[in-house]
Formats: sequence, C-alpha cells, structure tokens
Amino acid sequence: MQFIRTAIPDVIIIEPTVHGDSRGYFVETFRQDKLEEFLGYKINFCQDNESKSSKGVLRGLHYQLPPHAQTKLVRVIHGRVLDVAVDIRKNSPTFGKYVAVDLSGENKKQLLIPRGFAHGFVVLEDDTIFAYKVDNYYSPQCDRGIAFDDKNLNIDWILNHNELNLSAKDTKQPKLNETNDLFEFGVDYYA
Ligand SMILES: Cc1cn([C@H]2C[C@H](O)[C@@H](COP(=O)(O)OP(=O)(O)O[C@H]3O[C@H](C)C(=O)[C@H](O)[C@H]3O)O2)c(=O)[nH]c1=O
Repeated sequence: MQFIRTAIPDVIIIEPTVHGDSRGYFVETFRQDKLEEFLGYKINFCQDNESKSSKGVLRGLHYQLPPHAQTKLVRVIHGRVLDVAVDIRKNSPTFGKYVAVDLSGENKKQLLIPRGFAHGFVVLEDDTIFAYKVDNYYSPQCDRGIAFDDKNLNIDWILNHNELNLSAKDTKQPKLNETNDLFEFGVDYYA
C-alpha cells in the first residue's frame, strides 16, 4: 500500500497492492494501522457509504461543518470518476485550490480528503459504484456545499456542461466567496 501526497499535501493518494492470480485478485482496501502511521494522527472511520451513478452525474462540492466535519477515504469499485478536493480553509496557502484525481475500478486508487476540504466527483462511465468511509456521521444540519462551477475555483470537470446531471441542491450551492461556512487553516479539527 503506497501513500502519495498531492500538490495539496494534506490530500493523499493511496495505491493499495493488488494480488492477482489465476482466480482474479485480492486487495487490502483499508489498513488503519498503515494509514495512521503515515498520517501521524488517529483516525476512526464510523460510516461506510456507497453511491451508484451513470456517466455525467456530478455530486458535490460537499462538506460538513464542525462538530460533524468529515474526513473521507474514497474509491471506485466499478467504473470511473474524476474526484476533486477543494481546500476551504481560510488563510491556507492553497485556499480555493483543488486536487483532481482519476479514480477507477481499474486503477483502484483511493483519495484521502481531510476535514477542511469540499469534495465532489464527476462520473465518467455508466454504472459507476463509488464507495467511501467517513469519520463522522451524516449530519444534514451541518451539510454544506460550494458551487461546482464557481469560476474562482475554475475546476476542469472534463465533461461539457450540457452532459452533467446534478441534484437540485447542487445547482444552487453558493460560490466560495459567498459563504462564511468555512474552516480555518492551522486549527486542529482532529483534536
Ligand atoms: C451523504 C448522505 C446522504 N444520505 C441521504 C440523504 C438523501 O436522502 C440521499 C442522497 O443524499 P445526497 O444527495 O446528499 O447524496 P450525494 O449527492 O451523493 O452527497 C454525497 O456526495 C458527496 C460527493 C460527498 O462527498 C458527500 O459524502 C455527500 O454529500 O442520501 C444519507 O442518508 N446519509 C449520508 O451520509
């Protein structure tokens, strides 16, 4: 299992080891000990999620506010997405910047998105199954979002705007500079 820091160092790509043989393959998709050793802090996931989407679906950009802020460990079981994490920690040197990673059932890559980031993905193949762990329970009251097409983020979602399929909620999210519901850089949201 390899851990690779991205251009935003707190966002980490995880590449599990795939053991293939004549029957198929085996992969350890999560190892708490190895993850905590790399992170240098404890992490306790408490909820697993799964969503299925057709090509063109865009879910995001979402996050939960403290005290229900979530770390997400995301992966694609079948299909392919472009997965995006946006730094929404005020005063961060990478505030408003994003990381985009191609996750697929084929490459088995995962992305660790810490508290303080908005998360979203666009689905690039039909019948894509997206699975992820979170370390705080779902809290509708603390659920927030940022507009996927915020010009100040300038996210390249690959697909054309007219190919996208969003929830009503996601067509009405505020731009980053229109919300105060953000995080502070340097605050330990894991304390
Ligand atoms: C997130 C969540 C949702 N729900 C219910 C609420 C709705 O009845 C239904 C769909 O919820 P929503 O439209 O918010 O689902 P997504 O658009 O896939 O949202 C997720 O996608 C983006 C990319 C994320 O990173 C978040 O985990 C999450 O916001 O599932 C639950 O019961 N539990 C949950 O944890």
